[in-house]
Amino acid sequence: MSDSIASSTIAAIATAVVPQQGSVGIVRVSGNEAIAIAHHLFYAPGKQAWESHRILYGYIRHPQTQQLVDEALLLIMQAPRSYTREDVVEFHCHGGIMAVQQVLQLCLAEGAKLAQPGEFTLRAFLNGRLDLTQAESIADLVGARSPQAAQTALAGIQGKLAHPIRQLRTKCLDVLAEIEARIDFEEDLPPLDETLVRAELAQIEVEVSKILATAHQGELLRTGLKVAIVGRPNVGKSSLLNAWSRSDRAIVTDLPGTTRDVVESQLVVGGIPIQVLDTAGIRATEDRVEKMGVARSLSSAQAADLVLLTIDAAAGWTQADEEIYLQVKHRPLILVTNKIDLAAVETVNYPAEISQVVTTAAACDRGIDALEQAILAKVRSGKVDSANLDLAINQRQAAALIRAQTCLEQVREAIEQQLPLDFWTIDLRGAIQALGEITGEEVTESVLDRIFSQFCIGK
Ligand SMILES: Nc1nc2c(c(=O)[nH]1)N(C=O)[C@@H](CNc1ccc(C(=O)N[C@@H](CCC(=O)O)C(=O)O)cc1)CN2
Ligand SMILES: Nc1nc2c(ncn2[C@@H]2O[C@H](COP(=O)(O)OP(=O)(O)OP(=O)(O)O)[C@@H](O)[C@H]2O)c(=O)[nH]1
Ligand SMILES: [Mg+2]
Repeated sequence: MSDSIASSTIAAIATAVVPQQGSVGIVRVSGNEAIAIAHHLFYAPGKQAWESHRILYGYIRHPQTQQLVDEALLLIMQAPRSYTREDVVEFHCHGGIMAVQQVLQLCLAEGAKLAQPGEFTLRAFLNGRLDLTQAESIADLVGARSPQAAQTALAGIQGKLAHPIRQLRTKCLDVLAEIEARIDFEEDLPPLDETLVRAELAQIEVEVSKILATAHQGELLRTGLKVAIVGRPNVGKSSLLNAWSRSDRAIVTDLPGTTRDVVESQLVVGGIPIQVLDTAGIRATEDRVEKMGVARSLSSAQAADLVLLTIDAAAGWTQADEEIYLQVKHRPLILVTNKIDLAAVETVNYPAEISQVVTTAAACDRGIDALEQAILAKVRSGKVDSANLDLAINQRQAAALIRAQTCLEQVREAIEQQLPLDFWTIDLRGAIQALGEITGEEVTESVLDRIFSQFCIGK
């Protein structure tokens, strides 16, 4: 990926290309040829200055035939004052797909290469405009599914994770220098202050643990939860989805077997993005289509982070409920006793081992708050702390921090066992390496490829 950096100019559509058309679409070009390409394609009538950080008004024309492709705006950002720190131009075209696609084709015909996913941000990273945690936060912001997730991503873009990690790495480097000096020039220096080294390393370990503790929140904010509503037919699963999402997302009838396929809805509960899956009622059936739906219900239950096993309060705990329960009981589970308007709570029997039970009347919009509270209680250990959205590390960062932690523990052991100084420095270097991987100061090309290939094209 990176050997082409200096030489090539890249182009891509920076805005979404989706059926719901935006009113403006942007084609972004970055690299040495960007401004020359703009001169070939863009005609700015009158006396408009082709200066950096200016918007020009005009027309995009086919350079050979002069045929008009769009009426557009052009933004020029000269290196290094641009997102990539290279020359960047943006064609702000009409939305939809035709204008942007034709303009992109013209840029490619002018010699630009189609950008890989994340390649603009990769260049920003390689050119030192942002570090790896900031780049990851940009992808997080684009993919955020709750305001809280967006908030955390913005904090990351501003360096709220990069800063403490870099500080910790610097502290490790300082301690390493102290130790190495004793290895190299033992006789010229006062002896190593072992107590001080231990205290400094212990302090670093505490900080690493603190940051590591934000991983669960990061997981909740980024990935969210997948919640599957399962149960026998007609208990009110689809009604529950509709009441919860305040929509008519799923078809509801009094006929058992109404839902045939998995119906999805996206919600946010306490800052956590939740994907709710309403599934087909589970029962033995000869109907081929319904059978497939039932298979999908069961696999949704297995794939979900949380199962809402829904029963009909008026019917009580039936044999059919028991059979479904046996198939999902190994999953994190909440029992939803629906249609409570038709029965008294005390009359419903269910296995004593089910610890979380919520009563609802989906058809009358009752019990939804209680359901949300029960879900939050289930993930309470990592409930989104809305007062502290500045730091929430991702899995890659957590893995590197755990490596750093292990190395630091080994340094501590080496000191305790009075091993030679060389043994201390080996593991201290390991910790420094792991911290450097988080910010990207020490990172391999394959790690970069993995991170940036997860971006969308044009980012
Ligand atoms: N049209 C448009 N909107 C956009 C972007 C873009 O690239 N184009 N962005 C893209 O993601 C985001 C804004 N982020 C940006 C971040 C830095 C720079 C930039 O030029 N930074 C330079 C120079 C700053 C200056 O002039 O002082 C730098 O930091 O070196 C531009 C956009 C969101 N909106
Ligand atoms: N009284 C009462 N009726 C409800 C309640 N929730 C759902 N119903 C009714 O129960 C019937 C079945 O509701 P659905 O939501 O379609 O049930 P389902 O579990 O999705 O059924 P399948 O898709 O067939 O598995 C409908 O007539 C709903 O109006 C409730 O809380 N109280
Ligand atoms: Mg249904």
